[in-house]
Amino acid sequence: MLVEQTTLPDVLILTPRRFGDARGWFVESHSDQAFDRAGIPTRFVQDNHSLSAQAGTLRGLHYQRPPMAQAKLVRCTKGAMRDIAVDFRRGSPHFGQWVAVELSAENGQQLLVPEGFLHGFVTLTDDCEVQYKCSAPYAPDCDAGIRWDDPTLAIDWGVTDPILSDKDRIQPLWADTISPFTVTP
Ligand SMILES: Cc1cn([C@H]2C[C@H](O)[C@@H](COP(=O)(O)OP(=O)(O)O[C@H]3O[C@@H](C)C(=O)[C@@H](O)[C@H]3O)O2)c(=O)[nH]c1=O
Repeated sequence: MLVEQTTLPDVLILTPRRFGDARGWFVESHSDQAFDRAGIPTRFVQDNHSLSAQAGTLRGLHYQRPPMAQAKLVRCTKGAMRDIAVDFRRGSPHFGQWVAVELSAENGQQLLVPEGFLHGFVTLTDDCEVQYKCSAPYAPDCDAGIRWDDPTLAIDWGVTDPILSDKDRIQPLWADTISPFTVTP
């Protein structure tokens, strides 16, 4: 598994090895052993899978509050999408900074989004399927978000008028939210 840093420490791009042959390819899409070898302690308890019918569909920015905070291992298994992680940890030198990575079925890359980060993505193709592993179970009471077009964050999504859920249209602003996550710098 290739492990690459992003501009945000702890947000990693992981590329498991694909074994190609005349039939196509094989990949271990996730392996605890590979995580151990890479020194990544995160473990997962839930797998999610979403289909977005139209290109320009945006889901985010989402997080779960402690004690149900989630790390996520995100990949695109059909089409392509732009995946976004935002450092939401008060005290972090990167607080409020974001990183964007294009994940596609073709490139096979995965984004490791740690606890304490906001997560969202916008689809770049129709019928885009995204699968991700979560380190804690879904907990609706802890489900929370920040507006995708928040002016403080000023994320470059590459779209101006995305398709959104009703929930994501009215998420609170960054400036009006106190992060429940802290780190010692
Ligand atoms: C996330 C989630 C949703 N659901 C239900 C709740 C709701 O009725 C329906 C759709 O939920 P949402 O609108 O929140 O789905 P969606 O907007 O796709 O939410 C996801 O967005 C991406 C960016 C993430 O990072 C995920 O953690 C998750 O928040 O599915 C579950 O049952 N389990 C889950 O783990």
